[in-house]
Amino acid sequence: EPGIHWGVDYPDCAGTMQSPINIDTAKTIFSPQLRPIQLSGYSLPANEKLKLRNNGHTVVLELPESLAITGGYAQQYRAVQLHLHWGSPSGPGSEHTVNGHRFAAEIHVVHYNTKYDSFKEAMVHPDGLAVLGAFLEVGPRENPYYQEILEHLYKIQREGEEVLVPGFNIAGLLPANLKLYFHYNGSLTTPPCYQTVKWTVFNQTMLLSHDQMSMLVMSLRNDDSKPLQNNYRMMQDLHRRRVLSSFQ
Ligand SMILES: NS(=O)(=O)c1c(F)c(F)c(SCCc2ccc(C(=O)O)cc2)c(F)c1NC1CCCCCCC1
Ligand SMILES: [Zn+2]
Repeated sequence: EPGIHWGVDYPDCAGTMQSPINIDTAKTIFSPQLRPIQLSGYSLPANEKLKLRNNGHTVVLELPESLAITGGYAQQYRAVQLHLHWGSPSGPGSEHTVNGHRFAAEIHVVHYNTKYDSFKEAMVHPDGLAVLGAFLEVGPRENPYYQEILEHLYKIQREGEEVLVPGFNIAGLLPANLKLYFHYNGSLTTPPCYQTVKWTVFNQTMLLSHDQMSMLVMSLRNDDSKPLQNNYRMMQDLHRRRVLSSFQ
């Protein structure tokens, strides 16, 4: 995992509200006031083209601001991009862990608070960002929603390469049940590590086929030679933070 000395150049990376964390379910606080997450505008027509980019650290799908979180957060957040974190053929690569268990991979859908004029303005304010996270594991069947992304990875094997992909229902990348989640205040998991993310990590895991997980883990390179793998940040201390859960 990268990032041991980020704190030198990016002071927030050495802060006390960093992500990712281990979620110890014995210490989470059941919070019945946490409402189901509600998404709007997530179903995109195929004629809306989205940019899919290998940025050398992950694969990023740029999202239109028409996608919004309209429930579960006190304020409205609009989408910026989504990206993935994964491991290697010899081990898992989710960023968050639950009771010390690391999942095969993790999706992050990044949003910004629309009370700010732009994403860049929002990302420096404590309530500026909302990231929806879900774990990915290997299951018995191909996942058609993840296939909308994975089938293009061979076109962007090299850092900096990008391709336009047809729109689809982005909500299909997240669990059907948006009621069961963990919630805590944390940060971006890459520099500048701004401590401005209200994290939602869903309890229900997304299932991909074995071949799909292999495509994710084997397709991308961070420069011509080295495979892009294990792009998860090391565990950060919880410090005085509490993790809330919407379920018992
Ligand atoms: N888990 S996370 O959300 O913190 C996160 C990561 F862990 C990430 F690793 C990344 S990718 C690393 C940052 C990066 C590098 C290159 C480019 C480019 O050439 O276009 C773009 C970005 C990454 F992009 C993100 N999300 C970004 C945070 C970086 C700065 C703002 C962009 C939106 C969210
Ligand atoms: Zn991420």
